[in-house]
Amino acid sequence: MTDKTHLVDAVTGHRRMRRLRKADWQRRMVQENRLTVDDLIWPIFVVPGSNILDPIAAMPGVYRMSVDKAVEAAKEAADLGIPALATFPNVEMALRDQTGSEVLKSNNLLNQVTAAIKKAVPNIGVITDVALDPFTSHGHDGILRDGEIVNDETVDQLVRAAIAQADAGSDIIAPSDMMDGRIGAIRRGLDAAGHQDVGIMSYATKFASCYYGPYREAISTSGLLKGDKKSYYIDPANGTEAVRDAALDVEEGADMLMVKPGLPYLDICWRLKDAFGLPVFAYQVSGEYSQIKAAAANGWIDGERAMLETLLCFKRAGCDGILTYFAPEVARLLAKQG
Ligand SMILES: NCC(=O)CCC(=O)O
Repeated sequence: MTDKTHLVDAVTGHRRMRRLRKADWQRRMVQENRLTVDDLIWPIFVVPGSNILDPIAAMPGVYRMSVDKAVEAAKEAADLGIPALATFPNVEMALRDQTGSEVLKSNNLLNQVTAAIKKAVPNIGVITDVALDPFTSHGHDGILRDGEIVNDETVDQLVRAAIAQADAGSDIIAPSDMMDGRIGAIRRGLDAAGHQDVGIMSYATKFASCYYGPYREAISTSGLLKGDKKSYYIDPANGTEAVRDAALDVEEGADMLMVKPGLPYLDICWRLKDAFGLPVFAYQVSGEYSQIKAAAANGWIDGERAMLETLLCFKRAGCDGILTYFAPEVARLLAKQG
């Protein structure tokens, strides 16, 4: 009885899982999920000026780009087959105020870059974030009054911002502010303004996470933010509350749902897909990106493999796509692999 194989066989009978793992050709035959370029949405950062590619220290390989450079990036993304970009502005400090009023301007930085990309590269989708944080002097996503983020007044402002974004050519509005009732209000506002075909990708479950740190550096809000966002983002401890929040967005007319951050919240991706069947996207946020880049730079992890594995795992968790700063890097790699 020294033959271990015999002992194992006696227990498992005819079931041997390793038969399906024995060779590359066999593994490829049974692979359940695949990452393709169609799964990628590339978030980009935009700054005023021209010919600017400003590296973001905490996000190696990611740049703040002027509008002309963002247009070049959009062309590259379209050539690589990336379906859509998500744009985030780093607004001049002098234009930020208590209510984020710059968000309403038809020619603000965000609307400028949308119009420029849609003109030069009409076949790439542009997703625009609706929230006040890049535009407020306090870094909160809503209007701050007497220490409170006031919900309904913020929603009115967001509806007008969404219409201005759609007027500029945005294909998909992505409200990331977590105010109550904003999806329904934005849907009604867009429809009334003749933008029935502009979709809504709701940041349905945005958690009060530490992983947004590098993003706040990228859009220069980290030094401004007073307090935290726990009165409107979801507690990382709460899964059922997240599903209830997403249910409201579905009822109010969201076309697509997003989970943010990504990797620590794969259970939420799965629960939303299972509960609603709508397209679900994960946002692999800045801290997740930086974590992989930093470990790879130290030689502690294989960065390329970590990038591919994390993105594939979003697919396994039920996601239809991923917003990721890795998008151009992974698209180039996938193109090379054929
Ligand atoms: N509203 C967009 C974000 O908050 C992005 C967060 C990140 O990448 O950390």
